[in-house]
Amino acid sequence: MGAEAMEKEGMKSASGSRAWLRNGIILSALVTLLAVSVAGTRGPLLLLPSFFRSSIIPSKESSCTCQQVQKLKGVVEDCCCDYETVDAINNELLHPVLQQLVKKPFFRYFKAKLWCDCPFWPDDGMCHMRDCSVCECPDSEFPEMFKGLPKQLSFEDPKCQEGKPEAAVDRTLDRKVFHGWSEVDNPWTYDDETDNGQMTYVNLLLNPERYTGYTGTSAQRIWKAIYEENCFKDGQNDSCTERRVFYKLISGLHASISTHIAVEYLLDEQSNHWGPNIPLFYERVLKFPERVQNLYFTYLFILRAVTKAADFLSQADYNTGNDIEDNETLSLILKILRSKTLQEACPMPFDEAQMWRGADGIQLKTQIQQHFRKISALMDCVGCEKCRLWGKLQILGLGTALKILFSVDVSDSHTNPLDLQHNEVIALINLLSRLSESLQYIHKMSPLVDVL
Ligand SMILES: Cc1cc2nc3c(=O)[nH]c(=O)nc-3n(C[C@H](O)[C@H](O)[C@H](O)COP(=O)(O)OP(=O)(O)OC[C@H]3O[C@@H](n4cnc5c(N)ncnc54)[C@H](O)[C@@H]3O)c2cc1C
Repeated sequence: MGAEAMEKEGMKSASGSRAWLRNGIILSALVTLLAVSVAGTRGPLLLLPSFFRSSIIPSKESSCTCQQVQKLKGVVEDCCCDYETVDAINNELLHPVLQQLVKKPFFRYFKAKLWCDCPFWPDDGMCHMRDCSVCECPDSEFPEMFKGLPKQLSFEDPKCQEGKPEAAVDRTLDRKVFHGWSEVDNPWTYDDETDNGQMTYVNLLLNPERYTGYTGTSAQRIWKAIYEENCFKDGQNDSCTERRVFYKLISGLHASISTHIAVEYLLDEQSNHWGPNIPLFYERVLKFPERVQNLYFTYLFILRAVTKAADFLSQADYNTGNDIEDNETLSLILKILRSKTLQEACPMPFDEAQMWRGADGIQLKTQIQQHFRKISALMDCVGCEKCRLWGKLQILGLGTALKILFSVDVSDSHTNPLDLQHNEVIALINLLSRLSESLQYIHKMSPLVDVL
């Protein structure tokens, strides 16, 4: 799909959004009335948080016939922790700590090759702006300490923006020192990113993961390639644990991406009004309990990787030249890794020892590794710059977790020590933070769907 077609798609969705908005305003008044009238009997729970005051909410007249969102109970399938415990540790510890952590200098810069260089369908119309993606900024824009590091790309030139402006990555950087981390290859990821001349550092805080208008055939083609060619057809119901786990990781990540799109949605293009789009959230995530379950699963899987890498992460070098911030970074990391509450409530979020035990274990692992590498390469085909950035980051985060859990024996630190790249640690922690925020949104939004 070309940029023009994508533009039309975007407009279509924005005018659909306006219809939702009209319905939403009427319903918002009703919901507020309902909330106020029942608050006396059911307590303040139904008083809507300010978060919802500016949102699209589903209406009875609309096509979204939302049903009660099921509350998940029991142990998260294929994991070792129950839903209630996950919610408790996320709300009380992980979400607040991760929110602070990802704002720290060490975690907010991610290195990526951002132009579209798809190895599978090079003629995809969405990737035609490759040349534009490598416009260089004047040297004077960057501090001396950056010299010798990957060249920075310009972001002001409008011809360098793919599709809609909200899809383009803001490349503004502030001071940061990068140094001294190893470049050990990850067998789970497609690594064509060794040529530093093609890489750029991006400040993630300036480029939040949210609605970008990227939709239609280009986006569908990627998800289709991921599920149909590289996941396993029985997915959720596969009797083979390894294949099921792999499917759930992808589906959980997809549910998280959809959550962030729905929660930060462009409600009105003309007035540049952003807010939650609850019907979209319901249609893409809440309506499918298995997607929500997979989100919990992926969260626990990543959490297990983080806790398993505790020795490495607690001794890693978080130095960016800002002592106060860097000390806080380490304290926040230790707050997670040394949390007694976490260790007692959920000592083993996922048990990796259950994997690859069958007679065909080694073969299966090679096969799944190849599929994951292909998914990782598919990120170069994502035809929207910001989506590509977050797609690459989160797939690298997942690949890092796979490496920690399945490619390194952390108990044998002499012959096979865990060694992570700077970028892998950033991706891992940012991914956990994205998933943790998605779980929070499930909680904030589900009651609102129930009320209607
Ligand atoms: C890597 C990547 C990153 C992206 N990032 C962004 C972004 O930051 N902002 C943005 O606006 N858009 C982003 N997109 C586009 C976005 O994900 C959707 O593709 C787009 O919004 C169109 O949505 P859709 O309704 O067609 O369903 P899609 O989300 O495209 O889903 C396609 C199909 O997959 C199946 N499916 C959906 N969710 C799940 C699940 N959780 N588990 C299993 N199967 C599922 C369904 O059958 C669905 O029809 C990204 C796309 C990709 C591939």
